[in-house]
Amino acid sequence: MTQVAAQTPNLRIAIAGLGAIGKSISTTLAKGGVPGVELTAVSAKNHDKAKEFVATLARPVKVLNIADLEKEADLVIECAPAALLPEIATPFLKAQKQVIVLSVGALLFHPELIAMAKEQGGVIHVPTGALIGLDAMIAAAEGKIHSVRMVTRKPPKGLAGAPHLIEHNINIEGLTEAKKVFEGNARDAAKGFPANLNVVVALALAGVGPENTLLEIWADPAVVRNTHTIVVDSDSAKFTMTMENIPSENPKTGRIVAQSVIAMLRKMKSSFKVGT
Ligand SMILES: NC(=O)C1=CN([C@@H]2O[C@H](COP(=O)(O)OP(=O)(O)OC[C@H]3O[C@@H](n4cnc5c(N)ncnc54)[C@H](O)[C@@H]3O)[C@@H](O)[C@H]2O)C=CC1
Ligand SMILES: O=C([O-])CC(=O)C(=O)O
Repeated sequence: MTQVAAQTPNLRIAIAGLGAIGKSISTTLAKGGVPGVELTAVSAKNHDKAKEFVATLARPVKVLNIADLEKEADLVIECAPAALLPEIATPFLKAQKQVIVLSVGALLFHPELIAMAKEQGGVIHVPTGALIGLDAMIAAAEGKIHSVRMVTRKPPKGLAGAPHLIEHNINIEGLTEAKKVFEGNARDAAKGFPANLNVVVALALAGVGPENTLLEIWADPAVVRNTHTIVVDSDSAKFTMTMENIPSENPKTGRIVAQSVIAMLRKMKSSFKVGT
């Protein structure tokens, strides 16, 4: 059921990063896809290419440097390479505004952003993104969680170039059967796979934290979708969830990620909210 828009002033949105996620969200917002939400500005690495893209949108928006986005918006959606998170989020948090973070792994290495939001009155939102069940995780976290385990299977091209593979000399080209390329906790996964495993960090932040959220990653030539299975045991419920994500134009990123952000914005503006 569609959530109902509340009568409040328009929420002005800036988007930082025009890749698979940023372009998809921009297209939906520019055509008025979320009532009460207005796209005002975008930032991109290549401004000429960004202007060409913006010309295809239903409504014109400004193409600006990251530092100039804050003047134009109440909320910035970070959908850029992880290293840019502090540069994108800081001006908005200092101005007591809001940030939606997609490069969730980077939050583990920049706890000062979470402290800044708390001290200065801004808000950081982590959408469910390419994952499933964050509502159940945060509800279970109100009680005692005994264990959280996740197994991720991606087609090899969805993992290619990850620092962990390069550092450990792990070759995933030409695989004929599934190969386990990582076993460890969410913090180490965020370091070793900064562009591939934001989801396990979101799961960790919703539940038992990055040290206690355990993960296996498999490069699997037999899968065409990014597949995440999560097994949780807690004093309120035991649950097992599997998500099979269809990749977007970026093979590392599921199509559902942009839709998750749109759903989050719709919920923010709604007078009828479903889900935790
Ligand atoms: N939370 C989640 O569930 C998920 C998060 N992600 C993360 O979201 C982020 C974006 O993902 P995608 O759109 O798939 O990546 P992408 O690689 O398709 O897009 C990133 C864009 O940022 C641009 N960029 C680079 N330097 C820039 C700069 N200085 N200023 C502005 N833009 C710049 C790049 O040119 C590129 O167009 C990544 O960090 C990715 O790991 C991806 C999938 C799921
Ligand atoms: O799309 C996915 O399956 C997950 C992903 O890339 C990420 O967590 O960064």
